[in-house]
Amino acid sequence: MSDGLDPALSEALTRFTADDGAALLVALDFDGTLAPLVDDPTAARMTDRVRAAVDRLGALDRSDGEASDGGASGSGASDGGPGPGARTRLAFVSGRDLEDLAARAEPPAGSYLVGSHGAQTGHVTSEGLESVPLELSAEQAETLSELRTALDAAVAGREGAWVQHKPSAAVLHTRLAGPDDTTAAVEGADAAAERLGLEAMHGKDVVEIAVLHTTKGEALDRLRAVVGQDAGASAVRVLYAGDDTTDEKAFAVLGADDLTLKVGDGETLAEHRVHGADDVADVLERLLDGISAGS
Ligand SMILES: O=P(O)(O)OC[C@H]1O[C@H](O[C@H]2O[C@H](CO)[C@@H](O)[C@H](O)[C@H]2O)[C@H](O)[C@@H](O)[C@@H]1O
Repeated sequence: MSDGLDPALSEALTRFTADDGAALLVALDFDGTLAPLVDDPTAARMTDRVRAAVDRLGALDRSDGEASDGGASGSGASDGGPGPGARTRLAFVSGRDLEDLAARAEPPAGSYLVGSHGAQTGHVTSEGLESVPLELSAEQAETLSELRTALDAAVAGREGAWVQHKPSAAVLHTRLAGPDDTTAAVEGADAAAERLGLEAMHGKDVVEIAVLHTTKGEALDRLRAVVGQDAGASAVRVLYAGDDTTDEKAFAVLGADDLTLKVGDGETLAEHRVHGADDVADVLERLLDGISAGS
């Protein structure tokens, strides 16, 4: 293959796009995977090449077997039915609050969304975002309030450290803080989590503490079932790409027929690795070629 990808990854993509009747779920983490990390989370955006590839995948979804993508959705399935393009679904799986994810990712119609590491789910239709409201019990709401107070105290006087508030979590951000302020703020966040009986998830310059226990892995398991039903397929193969510690929970639930892609450095359960967002664009473009070929 002369697509510039690692040969093992290229072969895995060929197997992944085999036209055998399985549905394909292309599930993508957002920050650090599609959008390079930046200091201000509201400024994160996909690179132009990632945007273009994502939009092409979204066009496959919308086409429902009638290729609106210059024929890229394919038509020659081995069973005589619609090709793999019609059975491909796109999902964004993020730690972000669902509305925030939708605003940043501008997902094409047909996309599935998972926010807050699985606590929120949504589906983008031609009418807009349909989502399941997130509800906290009175006890969870009280715990979240205490958590917010504790994290706000942990960053008080610590330059560059700040707290992001989400519907079921609070996140300590330290990207802009110096080493001493980072250490002190992280210790404060960890102590708050322990006192409240919550898990502190350590990501890239963040400590995220949620009052609902969910993981991207649990969300992917649910999404696989939803996509199988939606696409009318008994088997669903999942391609998952992610860069951070919470993405390991997604890699952990995937199997030999799925394709796992770690973006960047660090230990991982993923089988394949690329360096950054534009490498992810290469993978998505190669995926689209495979779907188009119906190989
Ligand atoms: O699951 P993800 O889509 O990767 O979201 C995880 C967290 O992403 C955001 O934080 C990260 O990206 C920021 C913008 O590039 C960066 O400033 C921060 O250091 C990164 O950790 C987001 O702000 C968090 O709420 C998400 O949980």
